[in-house]
Amino acid sequence: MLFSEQNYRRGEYCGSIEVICGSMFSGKTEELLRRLKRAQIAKLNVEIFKPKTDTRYDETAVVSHDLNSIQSTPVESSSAILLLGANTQVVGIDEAQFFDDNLPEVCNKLAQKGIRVIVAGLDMDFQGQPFGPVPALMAIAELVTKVNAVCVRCGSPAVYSYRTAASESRVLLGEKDSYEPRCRHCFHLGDMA
Ligand SMILES: Nc1ncnc2c1ncn2[C@@H]1O[C@H](COP(=O)(O)OP(=O)(O)O)[C@@H](O)[C@H]1O
Ligand SMILES: Cc1cn([C@H]2C[C@H](O)[C@@H](COP(=O)(O)O)O2)c(=O)[nH]c1=O
Ligand SMILES: [Zn+2]
Repeated sequence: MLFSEQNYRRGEYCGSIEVICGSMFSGKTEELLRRLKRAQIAKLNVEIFKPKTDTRYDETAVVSHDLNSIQSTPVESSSAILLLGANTQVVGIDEAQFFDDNLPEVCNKLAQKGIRVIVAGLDMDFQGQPFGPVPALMAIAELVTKVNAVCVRCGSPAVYSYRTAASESRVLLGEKDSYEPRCRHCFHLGDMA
């Protein structure tokens, strides 16, 4: 997709925000890695961030469910992303749903400086509610890509992350042990699916 490559205008890099959203297992991290690795092949200066709390597969690397990975810097808050190197041209951010509400403003500042910002995150939590700063990021992005998983109950496209674990707290790290990607129908059937 041409638009998702670095944006040129009158010979200069133009900043932009791209959001990759969807349910768990929908391929958000794979798509983020694909775009970031293409930028690295193009010899652009790329920096990648994730929330410090996301220790699911690795303390520092961004890792997909298929175990593809890329090194990243874990940060405690979105403002730390602004402390990046002066020559950075592309910024990748994974697990955006776990960041604070200032993340959209941070991404706007980076894009205004000419940086291509690519953000991946869950658009909905396990209750089907908008999750953290992701909906606000979708509103200000140049490009939003919503990817679907496959519903584990019926094979339809899945947009929900159904929680099978007993916890009611919004944040619960996990994978197939605690969540199933489900379509609208199977999500609302709950335990009856
Ligand atoms: N039910 C499913 N639907 C789609 N992909 C699945 C499913 N279960 C496992 N996968 C695997 O998960 C991969 C996507 O992983 P990843 O990019 O880490 O997703 P996300 O970041 O959206 O959670 C797929 O390429 C596929 O191999
Ligand atoms: C739906 C939902 C998910 N989480 C957690 C579970 C995982 O650790 C991440 C999502 O990872 P992925 O790369 O999208 O597979 O988020 C959560 O804490 N709360 C939720 O409601
Ligand atoms: Zn289904």
